[in-house]
Amino acid sequence: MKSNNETLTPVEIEQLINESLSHYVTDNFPQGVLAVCQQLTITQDHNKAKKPKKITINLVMPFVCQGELDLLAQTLTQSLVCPVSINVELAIKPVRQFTLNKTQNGTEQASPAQGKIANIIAIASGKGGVGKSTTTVNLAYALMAEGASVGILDADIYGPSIPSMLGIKNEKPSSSDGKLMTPLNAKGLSAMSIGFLVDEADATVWRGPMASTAFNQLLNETDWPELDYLLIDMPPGTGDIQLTLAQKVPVAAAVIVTTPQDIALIDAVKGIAMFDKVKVPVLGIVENMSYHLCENCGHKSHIFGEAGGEHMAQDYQTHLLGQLPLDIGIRQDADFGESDIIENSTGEIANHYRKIARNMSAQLFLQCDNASPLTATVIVKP
Ligand SMILES: Nc1ncnc2c1ncn2[C@@H]1O[C@H](COP(=O)(O)OP(=O)(O)OP(=O)(O)O)[C@@H](O)[C@H]1O
Repeated sequence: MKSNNETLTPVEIEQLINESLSHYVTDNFPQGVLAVCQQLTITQDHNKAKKPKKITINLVMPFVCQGELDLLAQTLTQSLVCPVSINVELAIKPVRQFTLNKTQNGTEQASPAQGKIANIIAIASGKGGVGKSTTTVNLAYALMAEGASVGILDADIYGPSIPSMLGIKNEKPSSSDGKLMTPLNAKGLSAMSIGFLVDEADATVWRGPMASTAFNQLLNETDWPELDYLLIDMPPGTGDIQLTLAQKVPVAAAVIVTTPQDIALIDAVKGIAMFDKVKVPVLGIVENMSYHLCENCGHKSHIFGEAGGEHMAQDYQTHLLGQLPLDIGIRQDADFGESDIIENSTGEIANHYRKIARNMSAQLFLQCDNASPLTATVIVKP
């Protein structure tokens, strides 16, 4: 195949693009892009000399991947010597079908949440304080930056920190019909928290049944908009409360956040076992505070140990979805109710979170969707 657009015909360009998409093999595209793409459209703009001056590739995809395919577009731009852009349109489907809720009089009724939320993902940790809430917030914004519609449900009854991390600590949800609560909007993210409804001090002494009743209310009595993903910030630990929540809520899959420290890893293993018990697939592990880069000399130090998450992922046949640095910016953003991903969606920290969000979304599709991998319907526009 020729590689310079001066000598390539439009048909040859289409051929080259198709080959590149089908041969592009990565962890998230184990059989190439075309194996999972639901629709492909290639549009070529030509100048008067019939040479391409711009090529646009539109793809309909079942998981978030814009950031990864932007890099492929750069490679194509170089090989075709013409600006190539790839636009991803998302068609995210539920990976799991759920039975309907039983009402008090025994009739079955679909909850509002079930109709509107495609996939619920539980973000859990065995040990407290490993950065689960911080990671949940940033992954929610990262999924949004990749084009998905996202909600966040804070079920951490021991310390509902999501309202303050989103900068909406003193706000309260309203209701337009007196029945359903309207979730709060935090820079485009739909948010609901147990912290909006009860005092922090009251919730910490709750036992399983009370926590799960409140939790069900939060999920089902919230007027969620149409969402591709709802991330649930689970309470830390692997006791009865966590087990009940994992069973009560129609969770599609779970992600475990841990630090590389032995003590956190031991508890993270308990988290995997807990989700196994209730038959919720674990998509993988996020290793938080993996390393610290010295701001002065750039030296990388592994404060909490090295490669613990990687070994754990190997031992328990799951994926290491990504590693995040111990970073002052992450801590400051969490404290001030901001996120680097909104302010600077191409910054280094934002890119870490976006990559993990893409891995999580792809693993949900690849591991849990019966339709994986899909065959592409190719429509080529001249
Ligand atoms: N990668 C990171 N770099 C720097 N600070 C971080 C990072 N991740 C989290 N933190 C900070 O660590 C502290 C604990 O984080 P967070 O509240 O998210 O933990 P958690 O696991 O949700 O805790 P718990 O569930 O016990 O309430 C916070 O002060 C947060 O800002």
